[in-house]
Amino acid sequence: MTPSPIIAPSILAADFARLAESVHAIEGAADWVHVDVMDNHFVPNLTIGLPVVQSLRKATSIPFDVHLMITDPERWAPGYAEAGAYNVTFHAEATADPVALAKNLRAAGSKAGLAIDRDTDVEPYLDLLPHVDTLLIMTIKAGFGGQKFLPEMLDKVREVRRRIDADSLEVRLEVDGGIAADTIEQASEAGADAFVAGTAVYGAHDPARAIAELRALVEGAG
Ligand SMILES: O=C(CO)[C@@H](O)[C@H](O)COP(=O)(O)O
Repeated sequence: MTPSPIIAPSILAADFARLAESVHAIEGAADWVHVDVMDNHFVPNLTIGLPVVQSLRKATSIPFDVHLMITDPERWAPGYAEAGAYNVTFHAEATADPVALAKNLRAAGSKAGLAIDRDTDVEPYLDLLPHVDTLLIMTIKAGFGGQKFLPEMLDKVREVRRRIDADSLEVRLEVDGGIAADTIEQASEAGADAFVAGTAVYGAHDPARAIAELRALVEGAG
């Protein structure tokens, strides 16, 4: 059975000068806040790092879903777990040993997530599902918010959902990129159960209301 949907607004679309206020604006409405960490190496964009996440962690109790778009996640990822992140996701393309890194993250206190970028097939990673807590399928090319949702990525979502269900795994299947009122139902129908939405939430006049509307759409699709 698919668990209750998770809605995780991405702070990439928030006002970086008011990060704490932006997170407070979604408390009580969102399940997680999605924290995009970019290093200008793995992706051609630079956002925030561990010191900001440590400070922000103190400003709210909402669970942090940290998405590391960085090279050398072995070096940096455990620090985010130690800082109190609920889930720390690293990219399949950035690590040679995802199972070892997932194990280290769990030992450091967080759940472990594996992300698959637009141009990466998911099939070679299906056997790793028992070793992770979340599997994130990028529905855009990682690096920037505000991109157009790529429906062809939903084949990967279906493939992962089939394996999760066939093996009765407790893995959250997350989608990220272009998730909005006109795309979230497709992603849900394909089998996603966690939804990252940046522009659709922080670009809205009322972020909490935008989250409620996304949630209603997913629940209607379920
Ligand atoms: O990881 C990323 C971008 O690489 C995402 O988290 C986006 O930031 C989501 O933003 P929208 O597509 O919803 O605007």
